[in-house]
Amino acid sequence: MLVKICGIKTEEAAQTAVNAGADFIGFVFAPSKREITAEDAATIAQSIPPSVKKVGVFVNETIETMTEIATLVGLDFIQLHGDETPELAEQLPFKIIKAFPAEPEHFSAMHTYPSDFYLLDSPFGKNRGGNGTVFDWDVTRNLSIDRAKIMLAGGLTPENIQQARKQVNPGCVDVSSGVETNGEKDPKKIMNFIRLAKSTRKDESIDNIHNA
Ligand SMILES: O=C(O)c1ccccc1N[C@@H]1O[C@H](COP(=O)(O)O)[C@@H](O)[C@H]1O
Repeated sequence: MLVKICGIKTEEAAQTAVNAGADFIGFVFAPSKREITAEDAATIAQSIPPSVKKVGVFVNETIETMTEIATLVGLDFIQLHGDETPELAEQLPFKIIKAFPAEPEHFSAMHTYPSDFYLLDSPFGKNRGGNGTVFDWDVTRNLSIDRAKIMLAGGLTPENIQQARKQVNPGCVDVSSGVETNGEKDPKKIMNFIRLAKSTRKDESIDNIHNA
């Protein structure tokens, strides 16, 4: 199971995620309480090993701005979290993660969208993303996209990640709000989330995460 920790704003949080085994680190370059400047992200990015992929999250941004920021920060992936067209995605010289609202009427669009991962986010909440709201995971039951290319997001936490894995079986999970305390990334939650997301032990459960 691949894990993306999103909304990183400090080197400390990035290092906690990297040391705990994160596969992707996400920086938000869109209006959000987690928004970061390209310059600050570039500084943090220098401490991230090449094996951990750096993702820039954008909402309805221009190709020029995305390319400029991606080049400065050294991004590996661009996460399109707005209404970006397939034509726009095709023009970006980066790997793509396209977010879709997790509602069956949006599923057919995935089949013709050029993307390396198809991110399913909750359609609920007041912002375009990072709302910390869960959706009904059962809606993914009839989704006929390769599970390895599904990135599950939306209100994931150390408490619900194992049930989410079981119900959706995605290739990757993505979390932002669920590893925060009082609006800041919480090292213990990051470590627990990654451990539980990657665990293959049947006896590993929320009941023993506090003992780790
Ligand atoms: O994290 C944000 O603030 C954000 C802002 C704008 C677009 C996307 C954002 N984050 C992405 O939102 C989902 C769900 O996050 P959460 O775990 O429910 O808080 C996830 O894909 C983040 O990458």
